[in-house]
Amino acid sequence: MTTTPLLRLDGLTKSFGKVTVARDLTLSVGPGEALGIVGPNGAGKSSLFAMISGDLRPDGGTVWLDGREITRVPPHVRTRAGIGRTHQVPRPFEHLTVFENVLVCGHQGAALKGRRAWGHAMEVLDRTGLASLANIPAGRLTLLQRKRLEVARAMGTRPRLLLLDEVAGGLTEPEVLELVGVVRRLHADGLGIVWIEHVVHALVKTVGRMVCLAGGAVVADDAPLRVLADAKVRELYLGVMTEEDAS
Ligand SMILES: Nc1ncnc2c1ncn2[C@@H]1O[C@H](COP(=O)(O)OP(=O)(O)OP(=O)(O)O)[C@@H](O)[C@H]1O
Repeated sequence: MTTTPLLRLDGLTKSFGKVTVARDLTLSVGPGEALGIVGPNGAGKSSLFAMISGDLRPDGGTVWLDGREITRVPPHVRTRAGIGRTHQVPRPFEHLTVFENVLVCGHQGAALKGRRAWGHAMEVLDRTGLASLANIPAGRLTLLQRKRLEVARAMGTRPRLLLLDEVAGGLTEPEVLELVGVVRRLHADGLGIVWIEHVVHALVKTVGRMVCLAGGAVVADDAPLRVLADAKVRELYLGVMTEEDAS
């Protein structure tokens, strides 16, 4: 029996003038799967998220969620359908509290109201380790706390698919490990996760599968350690010359 993928991208193409960010890109994510995405700067990783979330329209190809085509569905409808995303640069409502930031996402992204909305926001703060900061204005948070809040705001919309865009960037090593703990717990609860990250060891600790993108195309798609050992990936992404190149 085949399972319908949670997310399926079929033959996506997208260019900005001469820059190609998606080149006949086909990729699936299973229900509850955790997929890591690596690739050099400019590979098209964030553009891919924008095409999944609906912020960027592909030139060609299709996007599917749970077997339903959503290529032309607007972003807010995709959010309600179960796609939650974070942004590289967290932009919370600075003057609202941590709790209020998550509450707003539940109202807007999941149509939650009244006590259900409050209860959900508190549960999300618990799951993301922010409960003790619930009444602090977001503008007073540290970088790690802001990154956690970015995850919490995405979780506030009650996603089935969580898109994480470089949430470990700029954190200290112990902070990265704390964040890995948060994401691992969310995944253990059954959430489908796609995580773009340059902090590769955070991905290795969290995901079961890794894709390397370059020039808008999939260069490797395998278990994380196999991808990182792939000669093409090492040359492209890690800047390590292959023995052949070096000779
Ligand atoms: N709206 C846009 N208009 C024009 N060019 C764009 C636009 N968005 C992205 N690009 C270009 O497309 C390329 C891919 O960008 P993208 O942000 O998707 O890459 P990335 O893999 O996420 O890179 P990074 O690891 O640096 O975040 C870059 O050269 C970028 O300048």
